[in-house]
Amino acid sequence: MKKPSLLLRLLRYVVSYKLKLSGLILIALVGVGFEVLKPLPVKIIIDSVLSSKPLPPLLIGLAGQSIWWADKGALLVGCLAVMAVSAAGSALFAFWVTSFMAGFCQRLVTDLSIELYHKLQQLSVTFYFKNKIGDLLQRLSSDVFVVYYLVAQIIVPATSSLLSLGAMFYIMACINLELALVALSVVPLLVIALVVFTKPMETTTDKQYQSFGNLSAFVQQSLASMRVIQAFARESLMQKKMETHVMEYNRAFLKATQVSAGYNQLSALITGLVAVIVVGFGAHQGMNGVISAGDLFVFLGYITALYGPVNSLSIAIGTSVVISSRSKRLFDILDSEEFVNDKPSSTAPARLSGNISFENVDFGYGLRTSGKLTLRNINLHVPAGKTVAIVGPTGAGKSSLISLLSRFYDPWSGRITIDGHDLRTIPLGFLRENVALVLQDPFLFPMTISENIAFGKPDATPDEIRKAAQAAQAHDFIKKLPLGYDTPITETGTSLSGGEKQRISLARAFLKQAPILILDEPTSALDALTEAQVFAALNKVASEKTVFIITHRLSAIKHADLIITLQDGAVVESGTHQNLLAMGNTYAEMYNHQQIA
Ligand SMILES: Nc1ncnc2c1ncn2[C@@H]1O[C@H](COP(=O)(O)OP(=O)(O)OP(=O)(O)O)[C@@H](O)[C@H]1O
Repeated sequence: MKKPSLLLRLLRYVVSYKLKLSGLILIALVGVGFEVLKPLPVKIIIDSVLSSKPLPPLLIGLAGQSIWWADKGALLVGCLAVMAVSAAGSALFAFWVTSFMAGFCQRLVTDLSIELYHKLQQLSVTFYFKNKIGDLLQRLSSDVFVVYYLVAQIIVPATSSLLSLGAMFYIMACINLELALVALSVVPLLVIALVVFTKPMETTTDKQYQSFGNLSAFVQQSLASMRVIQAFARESLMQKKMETHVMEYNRAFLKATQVSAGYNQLSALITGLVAVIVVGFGAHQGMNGVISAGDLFVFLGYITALYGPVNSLSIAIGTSVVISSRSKRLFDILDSEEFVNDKPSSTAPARLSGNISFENVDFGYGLRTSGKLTLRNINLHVPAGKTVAIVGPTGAGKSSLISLLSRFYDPWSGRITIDGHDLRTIPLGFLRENVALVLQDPFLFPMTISENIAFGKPDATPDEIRKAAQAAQAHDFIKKLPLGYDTPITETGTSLSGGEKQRISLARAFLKQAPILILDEPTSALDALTEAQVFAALNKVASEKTVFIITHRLSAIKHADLIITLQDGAVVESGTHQNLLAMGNTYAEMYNHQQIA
């Protein structure tokens, strides 16, 4: 996508807050009026109080030949009063603009963050494999401020600068058109500088934010895996990698800063040189009596004041380049289509009982065109209420198979049905409400134990939470914690052992009371006795559910209604424990091997 269209999109986003934006611009413009007014009373004092020049025709036209104007003392007081009012007005409006803008921009940032978070929640697992969490974090916490900059450094300053330049030019042109045109020559020169600098500014800013994203991702990943780093004594290796990332960012930052400072200083130089010419030319006109001392004062005042709006405009242009780069990082998220779609026609059945079929299912990660299949021609029927165990060597495709059931991915071909409904025709939210999942890595949220267990059923009563914990063999160790169920889990759950975390995530799945229960190696971190207790509890819970369980401990699934062995993505055998032992193939080999071990 091209940069200008990115900026336009961002602009459209901000402009949708019509009322607040127009209010803000209006206040800013009134403030500009007071600013432009400032040198005019001094001109009248110089020309008509200290000398005897008649009042400007515009003033006389506005208010007529009032008598008090003839009294120089009264005229002086009038001018001083206007000066005081414009000083107070400009201070008051500047304050109003700042506070109004802060509130409005904060609202924009908040709304955009919420919109991004909403979108991120919809994106599929594939998106999270492709994007680094640290980089996403940086987009969500820092890049969202582009809307703030768009309003505070572009829209408001550019509008007030244009109005202020227009008003000053008009007044200068009324005084002396030639001189006003010389002053205006600054504009084309600034445009030339901008054309020269735009491309380098875009490239260096892009690089700066890319390397900052990489740095954030590296820091996030290494902090999350600090225990592994320390266990392998690889602190110095990681330190070096960190230094490389920091150096890369520093280089990119320096380059971007140099280019942008080059542009800013060239603009300042152009403005400064034009001011010198205008002052020289104006003074010459004054010496020849073409303009009065008061007029020259207004000119000099405006020439100095001209730098402010021109500078604001050039900053606004520079900022627009930065904003384009950063907003691209946001729109990449908002435009991402890496999600498993709900069909508009999908309708929720009254209930799901959990009668599941895989029909000729082929599946692979990545693009279909790559043709690399992870699951091949899977055909499987599991009646409601039955337990199916999936076994097989590591990398065979077991986790991939169950991830299709929650629709983290869709099959490349074939279909999966529940109670005869193709998964793709069931609303995603409804489907996931009916599936309870325990993943290999038992993730806990930084909340209390009780909130973690009730994550899938936030309205659960304390009694329901306790019962689920008891079923998962978690109640006894939870009770022994100082705060029991109210114990907060630290960010990474490091205050609990692997087995304790696993039992809490089991309790979470049990409490959800979904008709389909999927367990991916749910007891891998448990000792033999606790594992046996968990499986006993599981058998009770499983009696009313369709259960898919992946485990390497074959003795634990002897009583499963169906056992399937996966190898290289294909089902190589299926049946009950006794059938498979009798067959004497892969399952029997694995089982006998475990018995000896
Ligand atoms: N997100 C992914 N993107 C690309 N390839 C993947 C992804 N997840 C898994 N794979 C690949 O798919 C294949 C099957 O992986 P899967 O995790 O399903 O196996 P598994 O039988 O569950 O293994 P394990 O017993 O070790 O958990 C592997 O070759 C793996 O590298």
